[in-house]
Amino acid sequence: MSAPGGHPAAGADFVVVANRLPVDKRILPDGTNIWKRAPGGLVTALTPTLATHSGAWVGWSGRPSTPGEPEDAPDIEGIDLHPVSLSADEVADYYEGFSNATLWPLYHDLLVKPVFRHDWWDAYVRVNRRFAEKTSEAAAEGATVWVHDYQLQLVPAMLRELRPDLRIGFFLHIPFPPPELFSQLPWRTELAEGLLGADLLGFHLPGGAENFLTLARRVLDAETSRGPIGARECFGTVEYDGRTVTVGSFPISIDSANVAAEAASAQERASQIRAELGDPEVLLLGVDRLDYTKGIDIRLAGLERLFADGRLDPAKTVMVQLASPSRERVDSYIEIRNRIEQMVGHINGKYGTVARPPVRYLLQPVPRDELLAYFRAADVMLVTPLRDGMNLVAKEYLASRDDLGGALVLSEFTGAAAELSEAYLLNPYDDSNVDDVIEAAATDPADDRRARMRVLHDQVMTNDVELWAGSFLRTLAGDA
Ligand SMILES: O=P(O)(O)OC[C@H]1O[C@H](O[C@H]2O[C@H](CO)[C@@H](O)[C@H](O)[C@H]2O)[C@H](O)[C@@H](O)[C@@H]1O
Ligand SMILES: Nc1ccn([C@@H]2O[C@H](COP(=O)(O)OP(=O)(O)O)[C@@H](O)[C@H]2O)c(=O)n1
Repeated sequence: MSAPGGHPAAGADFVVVANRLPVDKRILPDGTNIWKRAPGGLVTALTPTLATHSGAWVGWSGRPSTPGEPEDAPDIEGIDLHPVSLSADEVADYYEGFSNATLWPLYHDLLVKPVFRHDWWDAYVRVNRRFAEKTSEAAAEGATVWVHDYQLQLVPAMLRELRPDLRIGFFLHIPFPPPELFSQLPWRTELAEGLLGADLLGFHLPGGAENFLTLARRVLDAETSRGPIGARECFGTVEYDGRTVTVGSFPISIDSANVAAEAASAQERASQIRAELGDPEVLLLGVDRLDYTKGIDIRLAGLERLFADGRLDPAKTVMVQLASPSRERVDSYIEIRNRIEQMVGHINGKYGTVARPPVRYLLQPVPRDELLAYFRAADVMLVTPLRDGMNLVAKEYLASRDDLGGALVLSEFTGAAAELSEAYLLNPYDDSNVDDVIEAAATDPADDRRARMRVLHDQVMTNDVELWAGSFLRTLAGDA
């Protein structure tokens, strides 16, 4: 049903648009579908807002659709879900191709060479248009729409064209690169214009926001503010197409109180994990999607050098690496998986015994409560990305440690490092620094480690995901 302006009379007044729905679609052996709420910060952060408004979420189920089969549209906890279908070819060209083999490496410091293909770009445009159309159908007159991430950078302008009545925010979850890198894109103008369809553009760090302002000046010849940007304050502006777009920094976080409570109740399992691992003197932990940005190879190489130099004893040290499979058909992901598995085999072959390999590696999803038990068990959490937009694992680890035990090793090249200066910060590009910092985190006096953890734990408990979502939405509403 349409209102007089042609917009849905009964649409939602708050719509989240993200590549993925906040649920996973599972197909049971008998062929029936079930939807399970996906754990994750975004849905947790936005659930209260979605529930108090008439909230909707537009996204992809995570599986290619079968031709001719309509997408079912489940409703979880009062959120109206609007699935966007992607064919198998669109998954290959829009998701694995343009999103994850072009944009992802380009925005992550060219850690691998981005692939520029016109057929991928065409699929990206087509799928972005589908998301914009679905959102236009879901949103009530004057609704607030929050679009997320690099997969959907054309949606703000496409949506504005369809629905100029909407208030549109966009948040980028990965780094926004310097204009020198962004300008390699054959479609740089279209992407910059796509983003400027929003009323508010949010980045994790002030540096990302400032990169965007420089780009808007250079590529679009737009007039922009020049002053510094601060986290949740001192916003910038771009004048474009007769409108003013606000640009700001909003560092994302986690549902800290919930993580802390769940982790505290996993203490018994944490002790059991240590016993199962042979009660090591030092338990090192890595938890990541298996991605070349995460620096899993960096920490393994550091561990091997520390064993080789006699600075850590392989008989008394265990490293657990929990990796979740990710983007498994993209070449660069196949390569990093092979490299990591070869390194794990090499370290265990050289420094282990049959009964006691020093590295325990899983490539499979781990249930949430088990993950929190590992956080609670670990002496040292290794977060060593070569580049990362934020890194929520670091924050989850800190929230889990209300016992003030453990230590966080954190790459300077994560967004999280900007806020967490008491962590054991390392430069993943400097081998000797990697070794020194991991060793210090493992062997510093307990009082020093505890003092750092007290500051870090408090930081994460105070700056939680509610602060992130609230500050973004207040700024979007013009109430900041
Ligand atoms: O959806 P996938 O392709 O399986 O990838 C998972 C998500 O990865 C990226 O996460 C980013 O967002 C985090 C939260 O802001 C941030 O901490 C992290 O640094 C980023 O890498 C991606 O941006 C998401 O869109 C993906 O869903
Ligand atoms: N094996 C793993 C690895 C990560 N995760 C979760 O996936 C999320 C990763 O977020 P992140 O911000 O650190 O990094 P991205 O994977 O979003 O780039 C965290 O919430 C982790 O707890 C998991 O559940 N199991």
